[in-house]
Amino acid sequence: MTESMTEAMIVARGLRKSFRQSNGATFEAVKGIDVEVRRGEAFGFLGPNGAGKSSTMRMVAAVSPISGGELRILGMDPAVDGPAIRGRLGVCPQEDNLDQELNVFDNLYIYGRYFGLPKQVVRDRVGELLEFAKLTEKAKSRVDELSGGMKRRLTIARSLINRPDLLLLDEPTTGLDPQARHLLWDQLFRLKQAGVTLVITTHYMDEAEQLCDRLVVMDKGVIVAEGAPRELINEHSTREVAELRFGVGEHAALAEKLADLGERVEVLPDRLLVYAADGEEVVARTHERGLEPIASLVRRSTLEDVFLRLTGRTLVD
Ligand SMILES: Nc1ncnc2c1ncn2[C@@H]1O[C@H](COP(=O)(O)OP(=O)(O)OP(=O)(O)O)[C@@H](O)[C@H]1O
Repeated sequence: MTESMTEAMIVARGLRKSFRQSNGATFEAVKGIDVEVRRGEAFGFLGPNGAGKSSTMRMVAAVSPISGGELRILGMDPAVDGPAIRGRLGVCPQEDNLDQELNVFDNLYIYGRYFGLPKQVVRDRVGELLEFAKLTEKAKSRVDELSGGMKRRLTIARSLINRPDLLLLDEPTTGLDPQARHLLWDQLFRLKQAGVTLVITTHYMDEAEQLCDRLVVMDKGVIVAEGAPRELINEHSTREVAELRFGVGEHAALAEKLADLGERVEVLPDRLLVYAADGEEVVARTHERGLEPIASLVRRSTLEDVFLRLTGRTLVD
């Protein structure tokens, strides 16, 4: 085993996951990925539905056996040390699995007692975690009285009861409104500052850009890009993008007429994306050519553009 395999929080080499389908065929959801997550970083798995993010996360949580390759979590082998790994991780699953019948305080308290912690220690931690999750006022509320954002914050608080060094979050903000997402991001930032290593799956590129120090972009079970969000954008895209909306069905033909205005042009069903250093200039020159878009918008490149470049598809279809 190399030194990095013991020091890193997670090391995967050629990691695979396959499932036996009902027709007897084997489906490979994760097709041999290499990943290394370092202590203290926020690491992202970005990709559309079905990319293999959750399958990877379940292997990393030591709840789903690997089908091939190598995996070390906190320096341990999940096939041998599953219980020890699970005891040191925090896991926030995609679906909230809080106990609806219990109040907020008891959801945390009972979970803490599962870890075998003494009553007073658990009580103190629950108090701290309620404060941290901004739920102190809701301690006596039943879970089914909470908003979606509050439930997510409670789920994260619960995953911290054993003071994990490594926290796994599977699509933490899916289904939340913008305000609830920002509150949750704030919670995750504070954890990061406290030194907790975060591993996050998401199909929201803004979330990946905001939260992740480094990420892999996954598609159909493979990694198509890896790096810091800004590095990936600089490497695979231009500084700006001009989005031009014309009439339905006109985009493919117009792409040819505008091809020389940028480094490249992408045709989407409802708009053209012209990649260039100066998006305003693209818009101005489009007008000079007598072409009048119904709407135009200039923005900075994002991870969505990286994904489109690498796969020819958008992240959220
Ligand atoms: N238990 C299973 N049995 C059979 N196929 C599965 C199983 N779990 C996942 N898959 C398939 O593996 C592929 C990857 O799924 P996975 O949930 O890992 O993707 P994902 O990137 O997390 O997507 P999502 O955002 O929808 O969770 C999908 O095509 C899915 O249908």
